[in-house]
Amino acid sequence: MTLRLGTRRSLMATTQSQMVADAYTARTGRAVELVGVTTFGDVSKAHLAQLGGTGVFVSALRDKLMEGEIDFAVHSLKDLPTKQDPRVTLAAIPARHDHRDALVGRLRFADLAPGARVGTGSPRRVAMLRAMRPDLEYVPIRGNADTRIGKVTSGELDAVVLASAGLTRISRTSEIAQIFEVEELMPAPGQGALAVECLSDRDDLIDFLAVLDDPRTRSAVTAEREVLAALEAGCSAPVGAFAHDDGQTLNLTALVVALDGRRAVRKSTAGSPSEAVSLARTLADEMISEGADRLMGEHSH
Ligand SMILES: NCc1[nH]cc(CCC(=O)O)c1CC(=O)O
Repeated sequence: MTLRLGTRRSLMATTQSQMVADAYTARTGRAVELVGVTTFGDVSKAHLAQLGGTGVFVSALRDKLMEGEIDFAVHSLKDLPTKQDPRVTLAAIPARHDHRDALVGRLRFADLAPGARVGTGSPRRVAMLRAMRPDLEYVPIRGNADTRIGKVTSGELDAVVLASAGLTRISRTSEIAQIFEVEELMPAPGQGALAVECLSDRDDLIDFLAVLDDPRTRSAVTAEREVLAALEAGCSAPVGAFAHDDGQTLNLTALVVALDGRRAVRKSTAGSPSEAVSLARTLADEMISEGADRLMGEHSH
């Protein structure tokens, strides 16, 4: 029996879904077919923040799971709301690809002229980039990666910032001028990782999908997402987090920046990967006591 994998229709989404389908077939011998799903986030021209964040991409695929039209779905993990929907199970988190953000354009970030126009719709990226270069103009943009890159090609913008993993998936790495290290631009929690989801009552399937899981990626992104949840921040908050599990130790760093880029709270911790959730909660509590929640609240609308 062929399994049906639901995916958004963008090139990035279908590419990452096909990667998961191929990995699944290689490991289990079972055939997988992709089922394209059009989500409201893909058709609406409204600014994503006004739609309640990127959760709109996720809920359309979950609807198809509930309707029985697909057996499992692949999402970009960073698009998943931190509050888990009990009807679905995160059956696998495959090994993460590049977690970093990339600058697409002709010049490196430090070489951009004062007043240069940099496109990004993410408050996190704007706040952190503004901290480094308050002299640049940050222009809100949305649309798929292809549309965004097109604004650089056309000269409307001098650069755009996109996730490196996504650019790799759509084979656009040759247009990258610079990849930001975590110390410069803290990635979104879960960036570069994928989430494989199915209905919670599909015990038959959950056990099979588990072959795709990478435990070290799972502990890292669990910690990153728990920081976001404990800060009670949404996907549009200026919050970055990055964790790495080397198999013995989980290192976690999180950063909250005021939207004007002028103040920030950054904290790091380390511990056992099995303690990912409590490590992250403790770190978030410390950040709140240092004023992280006030930084997020300021200038947010
Ligand atoms: N918010 C949209 C989104 N969700 C996941 C990715 C990139 C791929 C990834 O992080 O896995 C992107 C585009 C971007 O931020 O450049």
